[in-house]
Amino acid sequence: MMTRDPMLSLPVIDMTPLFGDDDKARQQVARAIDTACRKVGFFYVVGHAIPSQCLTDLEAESRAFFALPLTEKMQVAMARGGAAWRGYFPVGNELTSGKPDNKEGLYFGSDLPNDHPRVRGGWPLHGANLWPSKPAGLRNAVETYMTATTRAGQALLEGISLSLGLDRYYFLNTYTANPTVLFRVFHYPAEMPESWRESWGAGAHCDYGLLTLLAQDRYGGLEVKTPNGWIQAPPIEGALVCNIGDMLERLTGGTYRSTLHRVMNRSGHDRLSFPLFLDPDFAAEIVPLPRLARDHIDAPRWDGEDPHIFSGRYGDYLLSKVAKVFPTLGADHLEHGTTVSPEHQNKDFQPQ
Ligand SMILES: O=C(O)CCC(=O)C(=O)O
Ligand SMILES: [Fe+2]
Repeated sequence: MMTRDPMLSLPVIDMTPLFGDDDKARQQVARAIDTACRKVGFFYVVGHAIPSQCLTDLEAESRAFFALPLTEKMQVAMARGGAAWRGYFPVGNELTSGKPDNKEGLYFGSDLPNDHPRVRGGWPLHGANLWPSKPAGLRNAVETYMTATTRAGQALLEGISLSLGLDRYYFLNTYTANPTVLFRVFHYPAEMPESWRESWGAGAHCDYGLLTLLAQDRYGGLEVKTPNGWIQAPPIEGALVCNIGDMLERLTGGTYRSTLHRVMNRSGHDRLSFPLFLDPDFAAEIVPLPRLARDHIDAPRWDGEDPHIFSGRYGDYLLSKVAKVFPTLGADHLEHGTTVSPEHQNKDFQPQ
């Protein structure tokens, strides 16, 4: 049952002070983040310093891409991106909990040249983005948006460090000096054949990493599971939706929640969304914060997994997840390359 009680809406946090030098204001933001992360693990942010033109351009270029005939979109099909995991997937190709999602999309990430040591070393999910030749402006729009949003995400992680009583640069110094950045552009069709009517645009899931920053167009459809039931996370002009991923839940012993969410586009319009995942370095070992480490094991969660008993590097966790989202690509590209060699581990890692 969807809960429509307006009292149960997500908080809106103005993160402007995270870019300034007023310590008191910064601590206030940190407290607001703390409350939101403990209660639901979802909140909106404004004051993120991403110019609105950035998003207007990204939306226009993305709409132009998805309006192309399928054969043109398939020029950058994910199969051509190999293990770098970049490019286009058509409606129904992405699975959540084994079921096809009613959406198509483009996958991007940190754009690494072929001579980058991790690319040369054959690391999965590392490599160059696949850029479609049309529309010509998509590349610039994606790159500009990714840069601005990663910066907003790093500022938010400073707020999250403070909210946990840690040094402001804790995450930067441990997990995100060289973050795993995944960026997706999703297109949820307006019309669907009868057989798709009951399908989710994105089935219920939790995100994998530290922090997700999501821009969405004006049509809505994102739903979040709160302790009081499912609520909608409708678009708010100029605001991003932020949520906590499994690794931040694990680091904080469950104090901060990685929360189930899902998408159903009931608007009658096709819908665009733009999630950016700001995640730990692929090679970073995820070590729970001692002060918050949990001393018990919960009942299995919705997917039968417990991120708290995962041990290893973030890349291993991510690969175990993406192999389920795209089983065919997973079988083709990931069967050998799922571990991170010791010489690439994050040497500077210092848990507190
Ligand atoms: O499209 C949306 O609104 C949410 C997408 C999402 O949850 C995800 O990509 O993890
Ligand atoms: Fe998600």
